[in-house]
Amino acid sequence: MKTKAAVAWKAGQPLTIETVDLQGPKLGEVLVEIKASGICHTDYYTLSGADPEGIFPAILGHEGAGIVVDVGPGVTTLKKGDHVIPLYTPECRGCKFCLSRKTNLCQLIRGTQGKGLMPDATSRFSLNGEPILHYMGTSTFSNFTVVPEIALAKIRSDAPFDKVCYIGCGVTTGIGAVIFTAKVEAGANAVVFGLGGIGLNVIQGLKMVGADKIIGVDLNPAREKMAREFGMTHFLNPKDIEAAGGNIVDAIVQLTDGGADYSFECIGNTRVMRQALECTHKGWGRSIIIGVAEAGAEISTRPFQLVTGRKWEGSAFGGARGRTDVPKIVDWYMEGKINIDKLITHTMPLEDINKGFDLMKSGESIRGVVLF
Ligand SMILES: NC(=O)c1ccc[n+]([C@@H]2O[C@H](COP(=O)([O-])OP(=O)(O)OC[C@H]3O[C@@H](n4cnc5c(N)ncnc54)[C@H](O)[C@@H]3O)[C@@H](O)[C@H]2O)c1
Ligand SMILES: N[C@@H](CCC(=O)N[C@@H](CSCO)C(=O)NCC(=O)O)C(=O)O
Ligand SMILES: [Zn+2]
Ligand SMILES: [Zn+2]
Repeated sequence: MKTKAAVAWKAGQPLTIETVDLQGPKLGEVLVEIKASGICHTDYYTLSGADPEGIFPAILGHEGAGIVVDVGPGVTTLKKGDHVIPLYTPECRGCKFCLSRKTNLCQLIRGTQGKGLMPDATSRFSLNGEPILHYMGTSTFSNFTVVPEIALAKIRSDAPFDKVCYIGCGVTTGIGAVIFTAKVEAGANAVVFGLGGIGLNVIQGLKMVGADKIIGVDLNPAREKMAREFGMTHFLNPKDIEAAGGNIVDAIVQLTDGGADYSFECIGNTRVMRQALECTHKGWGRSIIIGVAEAGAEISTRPFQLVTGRKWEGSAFGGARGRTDVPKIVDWYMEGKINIDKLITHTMPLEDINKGFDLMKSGESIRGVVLF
């Protein structure tokens, strides 16, 4: 079949809208009509050329929602008409990682996924006979896409695609980092570095679990208003603190009587990652890295920071097991327990997707969503 898709031909170049060829689903695969897809900072990171796994030409996008239109042989858990969210972190429930119960990082198809290929090591997308690569196993910047069955969460059919697509990455990553990875307890003090599409969801997760001080840090003063609406209790702008001769770590340590219980880095900046670790409390502080840093970047701190009880950790897709947890998060949205609508500041047709990237880069949008 043919499908309309935004193709990333080369790093650093705008996407172009093409009518590409899409082969039907093979063994264990599902054809999905994508109805909406958010634009995440990670799509930009890969497009920029900073991703060591970034390969081109590819169809980016990993924050979608849509409807099953066909299933390949061997598919047993999904049928035509089911509403689904594609998962860049699948859940096979049979690999060593899934069975460990210690991680959400299912590895059954990670090798081929990282090479832009389906599990049989081929691509379903092509143009003029030349293959175009998949991205994160999802390629949601295509109106139709083929996804492995284990990488699809079945969701309720009354959930609006244009909102719940965001659960495919940002919402789950932010809220999940609080409840699944850090398991923050009521009354804890926490700091969130970066109040964008991920950080604001960390804030809403912290509010949900009853955190005490919820400190937000961002260079963009325009982020304060929205963050307060989502539960932030204190806002710190490093520019203002430095202009007054101070530093952000000391400011947080003072505000929290010795350091935060938890911190979350939602930027992808290794200098900030160090600050996020060092502003946590001696003896028990835990710092969770969510931001994705460019190829070759390294983190550093004095080992003494760890010897004295701070823990440096990371979180991918919020530690969520997609097929199990994503349908529950959709329920939370439908029951009014979490707010997604306010964070989706812009929507656009696929033809305007490059404008969506520009809005994110300039800090104007929190989440832009492409509507098909
Ligand atoms: N680990 C995961 O599973 C996962 C999932 C999704 C996104 N991410 C990563 O999370 C990061 C954030 O994604 P996003 O979509 O929220 O991005 P975003 O662009 O919406 O938000 C980033 C925010 O950080 C702020 N910022 C930038 N530099 C700063 C600095 N030095 N100090 C303070 N604030 C600063 C910006 O003003 C912006 O508000 C990215 O690196 C993305 O790739 C990781
Ligand atoms: N290819 C990148 C990895 C980027 C990365 O860490 N991705 C996150 C999801 S970001 C979603 O917006 C993730 O899930 N990581 C776990 C994994 O990729 O297996 C690089 O190599 O830097
Ligand atoms: Zn993402
Ligand atoms: Zn698995």
